[in-house]
Amino acid sequence: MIPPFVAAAIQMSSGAEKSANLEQAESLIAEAAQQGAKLVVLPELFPFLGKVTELRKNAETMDGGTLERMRQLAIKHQLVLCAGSIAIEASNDPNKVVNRSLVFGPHGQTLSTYDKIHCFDIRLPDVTVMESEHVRAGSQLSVSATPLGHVGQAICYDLRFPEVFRHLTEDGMQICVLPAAFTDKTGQAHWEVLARARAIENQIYVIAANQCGLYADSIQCYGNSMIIDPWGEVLARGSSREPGIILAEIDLAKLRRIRSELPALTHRRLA
Ligand SMILES: NC(=O)CCC(=O)C(=O)O
Repeated sequence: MIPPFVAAAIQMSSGAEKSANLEQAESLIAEAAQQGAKLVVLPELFPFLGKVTELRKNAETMDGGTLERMRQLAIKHQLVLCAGSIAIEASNDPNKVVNRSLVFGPHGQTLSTYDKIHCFDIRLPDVTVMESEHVRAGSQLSVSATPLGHVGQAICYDLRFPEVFRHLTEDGMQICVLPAAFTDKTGQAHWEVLARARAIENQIYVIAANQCGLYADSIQCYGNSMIIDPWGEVLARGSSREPGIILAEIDLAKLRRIRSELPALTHRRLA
């Protein structure tokens, strides 16, 4: 039985300067740990958030500095740490990266690895992004048994694809960690309703850690990081523009109670 514990979503305003981003991440992780967090989630592309055309130039390798630094922070603060996502050089392709998220355990062990499977390719009147031209999409989902429960991974745009979350739930997910750099325009319209829907329909906790700054001189992120319970209640919420941490209690007994009182997951019919 896993007792209730505190989780934190870290909201950042990453830009193109890696050292400043890493300092911000490190100090917010320390603050979250000091406030009692045992599970901490960083946002999407937290070490480098710039033009997609520059992702490969700023990409890391699997034995690179940022991942090792995150592993050491998990050990130092005794955390389950979802290290947001990081652009990692794609193997066999000199032009592309994978948008990869790792979860470390309190002994520094790698518990889970996930490459974002849905690339953000959109043409809105004032936001055009073609992530797939520079990012190779992943093809595998991941749920891992951590000391704090079964953690499933998704990244940002994945939030729009309910089937991902349903698969993860079928694989045992209780808590979804969702690093994001959700845009301001789409966030105002869709962020909360999508994240709450995923929590409600799968009866899971969602820890959604978003970026909140302006990047690539043109894309404003929405902030409003959230921790949502399996009933769909927003337990904690970040501001629109300020980096910081939000904290909330994760109680897997509450999850089990909701699933038992309203057993919608067992009532599914495909015909
Ligand atoms: N980085 C992303 O995947 C952004 C997704 C987003 O903003 C959306 O509206 O979806």
